[in-house]
Amino acid sequence: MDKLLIEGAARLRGEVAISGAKNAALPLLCAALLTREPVRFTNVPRLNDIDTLLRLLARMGVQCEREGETVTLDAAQITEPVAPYEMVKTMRASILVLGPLLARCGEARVSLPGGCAIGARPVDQHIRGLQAMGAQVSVEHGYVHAVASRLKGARLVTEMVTVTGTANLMMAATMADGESVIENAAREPEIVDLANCLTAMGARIEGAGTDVIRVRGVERLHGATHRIMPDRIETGTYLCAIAATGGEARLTHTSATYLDSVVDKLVEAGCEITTEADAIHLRAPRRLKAVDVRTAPYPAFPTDMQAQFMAINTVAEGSAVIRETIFENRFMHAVELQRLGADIAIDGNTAVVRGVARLEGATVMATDLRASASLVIAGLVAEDETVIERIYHLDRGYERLEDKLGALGAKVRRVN
Ligand SMILES: CC(=O)N[C@H]1[C@@H](OP(=O)(O)OP(=O)(O)OC[C@H]2O[C@@H](n3ccc(=O)[nH]c3=O)[C@H](O)[C@@H]2O)O[C@H](CO)[C@@H](O)[C@@H]1O
Ligand SMILES: C=C(OP(=O)(O)O)C(=O)O
Repeated sequence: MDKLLIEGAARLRGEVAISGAKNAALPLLCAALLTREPVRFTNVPRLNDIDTLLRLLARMGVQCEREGETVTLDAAQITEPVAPYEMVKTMRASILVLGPLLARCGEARVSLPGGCAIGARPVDQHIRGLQAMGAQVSVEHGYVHAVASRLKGARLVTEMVTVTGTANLMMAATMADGESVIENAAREPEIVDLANCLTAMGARIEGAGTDVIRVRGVERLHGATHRIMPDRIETGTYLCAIAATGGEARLTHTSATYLDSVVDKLVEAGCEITTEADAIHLRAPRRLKAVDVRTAPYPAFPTDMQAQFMAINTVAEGSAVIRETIFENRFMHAVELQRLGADIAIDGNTAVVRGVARLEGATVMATDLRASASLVIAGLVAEDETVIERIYHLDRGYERLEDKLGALGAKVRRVN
């Protein structure tokens, strides 16, 4: 199994390009199931999660062609509207095929994603929404089995803000009979990206980016070309890495537009940030100031940046309180950060981080995607060598991490 070796204490400097967003690309690729015509995506990141989803789509009969950062999907024929457990268990985003398959084929069998390291990942709101649209849904042997000859437009009110739920229901509603109104909809930029692509495919959607999305069903959707938005979480992760090392660098092919809450926190921590239309420049102070963080749905502070901020707080001046409100078990990085010398006390969904003067390299274990990112940041700051095990988590969500960090002057090596 691959490991990452990080020689710490180098200030990051230079320029690095940000990739397309994993959390936008995954629902977008599923949207190609909605039409018989080819859909072309550009700026698709090279990530294990994308490969997993392409394998899943290919298994259903979708023709997938990849050339560099462009992926063309042709779902003219869907031979088997099934997502098996072996594939879904490695990636909860597979549940995003449920809405499109049901809308297009009138039937879908998709394995339940089950729990994962960061907490339970229930899909009851997806199921309730599809039932409200007239689908017969049963859960048997760990699979969601949904049937509907044609979905009917309906009022869909989710009990909490769910990003994947909003994406699934929005896709299902595009070809329903009549209008659907999704209330308490997720406002995440990735939902807006999905709505833009669906609109280019002929869907009639209003309100994406607000908490009420209206979808008027059409008979059929057609092909389109869509450029995937930049990855705001990869952007935020590199900003944290540069900040923690007291560095100065520029991130290109990205934008601060969707990162207000993260940029505000980095400024509060003492960083100077300047933004251009498609680039962000950060200059860090010698030592960051501790900053409190509370995760919540967009536009508040993202749960996917919580671990990285815990890492930067470990070496900041002062104490920070970190509250995680989305997932019940998303503090697993804390014990690994403690192995590097961090001072962190956890009580339920709250972590208190007291900044220490220095971290020391050690062997640590990555437990989930963003936890891994926090260990990389801490490893870059720590004295001597840090070894990060189980980095397959990182490969799910960070394209060419060692190369990109290397371009910023970090000494990072992958070994098996
Ligand atoms: C609102 C939010 O910040 N969502 C995050 C969540 O999206 P993801 O789409 O995975 O999760 P959801 O947004 O659907 O879930 C948000 C919350 O609602 C609960 N829930 C969801 C659906 C459902 O049917 N029943 C139910 O109880 C979940 O357990 C969770 O506590 O994880 C992603 C990966 O880390 C992040 O990119 C998203 O920012
Ligand atoms: C946990 C994440 O991904 P997923 O929802 O695909 O598990 C993430 O993007 O931080």
